[in-house]
Amino acid sequence: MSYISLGNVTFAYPNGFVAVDEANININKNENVAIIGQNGAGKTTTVKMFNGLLKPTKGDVLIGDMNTKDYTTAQISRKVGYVFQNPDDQIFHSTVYDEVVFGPRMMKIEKEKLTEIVDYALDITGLSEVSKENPYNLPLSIRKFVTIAAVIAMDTEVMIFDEPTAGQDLVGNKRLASILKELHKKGKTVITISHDMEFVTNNFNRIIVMANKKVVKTGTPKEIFWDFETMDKAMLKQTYVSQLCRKLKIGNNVISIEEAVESIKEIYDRG
Ligand SMILES: Nc1ncnc2c1ncn2[C@@H]1O[C@H](COP(=O)(O)OP(=O)(O)OP(=O)(O)O)[C@@H](O)[C@H]1O
Repeated sequence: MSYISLGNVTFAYPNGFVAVDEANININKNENVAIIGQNGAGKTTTVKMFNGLLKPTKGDVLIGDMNTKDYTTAQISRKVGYVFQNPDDQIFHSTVYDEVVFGPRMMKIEKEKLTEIVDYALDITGLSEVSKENPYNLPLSIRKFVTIAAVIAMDTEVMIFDEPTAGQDLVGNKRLASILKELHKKGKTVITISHDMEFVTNNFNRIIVMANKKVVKTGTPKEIFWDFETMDKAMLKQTYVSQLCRKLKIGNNVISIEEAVESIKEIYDRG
């Protein structure tokens, strides 16, 4: 049975605007899942329902045996950590260290374990050297890692990263990729929203596509990025390598450079 499930979930904001309409999502424990879709598709609204920041207007959101309707946001956030899209909505301490240690302190984690987990969170996010800095003296791309470290330090079973790739350079994306791998190894369930299709293709085996308030497809990168009906519906673009292979009519279903090279070699070898 899936660990996280949304069953026919609808969410309307207080002004009556329906942002998520009859969505169904199932995510297993220790899965590493990406959610993609155009601006306004309902991705952030959906993940905010995973950690109880928003409660469904209709339908149920289940995290393990917890129905989010029956628990406070504080209770759910001990299971599901959420990294905000904009780090400045989350950061409120004057040093990186204080920001990262705040969550585990609130959770009354004993001192030895607290030190260990905070050091670990600072280390994998590359922040150990800047732990005494004021986050607002650091660039936005690094502030994003501060908020990621703060959630990692809470050691929740589920972690949600809302657009961590936005504004990151290659180094930032590489770090994110290694954080995702590391969390997966530790048995965490991680859900990441991203607009970076290259990053999504390279780092996730399962992708949830949202379009116009609904989940329109769930599948592997190959199943998603070569399904033109879904891509059109969600107004998404294939990665450059897939676009090139499609235009050249070589290697249908190609999603990586390695596969593209293989397809081209085969054509050469055939003469
Ligand atoms: N507090 C709110 N009140 C009313 N409507 C809202 C509120 N917050 C978001 N919306 C609307 O709900 C819709 C879905 O927003 P949401 O942020 O979930 O989309 P998204 O897929 O995450 O988009 P993006 O990629 O731009 O972050 C949008 O049309 C947005 O304007």
